[in-house]
Amino acid sequence: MSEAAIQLQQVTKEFKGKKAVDNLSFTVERGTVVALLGPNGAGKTTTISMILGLLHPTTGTVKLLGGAPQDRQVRDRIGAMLQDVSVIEGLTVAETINLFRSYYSQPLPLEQLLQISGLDNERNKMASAMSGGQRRRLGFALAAAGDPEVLFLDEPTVGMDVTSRQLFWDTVRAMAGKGRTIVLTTHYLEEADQVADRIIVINDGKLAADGTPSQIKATTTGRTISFTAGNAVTTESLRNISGIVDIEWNGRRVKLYSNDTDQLIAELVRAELEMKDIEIMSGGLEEAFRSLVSTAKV
Ligand SMILES: Nc1ncnc2c1ncn2[C@@H]1O[C@H](COP(=O)(O)OP(=O)(O)OP(=O)(O)O)[C@@H](O)[C@H]1O
Repeated sequence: MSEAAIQLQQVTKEFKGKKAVDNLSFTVERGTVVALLGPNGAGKTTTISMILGLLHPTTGTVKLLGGAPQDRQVRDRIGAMLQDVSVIEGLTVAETINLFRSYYSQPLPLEQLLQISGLDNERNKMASAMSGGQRRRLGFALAAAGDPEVLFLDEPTVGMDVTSRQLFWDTVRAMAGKGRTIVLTTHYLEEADQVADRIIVINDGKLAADGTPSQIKATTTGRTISFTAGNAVTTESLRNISGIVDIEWNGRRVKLYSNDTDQLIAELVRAELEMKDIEIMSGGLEEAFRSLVSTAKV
């Protein structure tokens, strides 16, 4: 089978005349880990819901494993962990996982699912009595139950502690190593940087950037200038200086995000701002992301 895992062609989704997703097109090849990044309300969940067939596009087409997302044969080959993991009252963790295993033609063994989700010790616990982080891990076990070819993870690590998070990403990478396609959304940019082969940045429902983490970092000149500011320096006074994408304060220390720090430093000096301990940093993913999202808004 050589078809792409996911194909979106000019997909738009409107809610009451407002575009949550606006003419989005991309293709995801099999065996890749793709991170969808974007600020709150960018359209990530709406996009995933359309790929899963839970929402219909207003216009455009979505293909999942070469077929329609609603197709039963396609559904048997996918798994999804959405933001709200609801549990069934009266069932233990193991019973819940077994119920989900029964929905699929070739489920993974229960023991393996308990192990990859780190829930071995909780197997006999009532699912409804679990903590937020444990629920998310159960959500992962349920998503993986059918040994899916494509796995969707919507902000999977929210509420997980550091150890769970590490186990989680190790498992995801191991699944990708076996040719599985993983699509995830996260607000933790460093996670996307470490885990994803490809990052798709969405902003205002539109594609803002698409590439490997290093490409994303390289395609933007996003950099920062930090300094300890004199008392006369305020957000308002900085707003008068051109070339600042974003401003972040930490006490009297200010960090300015810019697409051209050479130009900006000249502007800052020209404005005769009181600055001490000036530092210029080259862009990481966080800076790249801010700069992309900010550019796209203009
Ligand atoms: N069922 C709905 N009815 C009306 N508007 C909706 C609906 N679902 C989403 N929206 C709107 O569509 C836009 C995109 O929302 P979406 O949940 O896809 O964003 P997101 O990128 O997943 O955000 P977050 O990071 O906060 O989860 C938002 O403006 C949201 O308010």
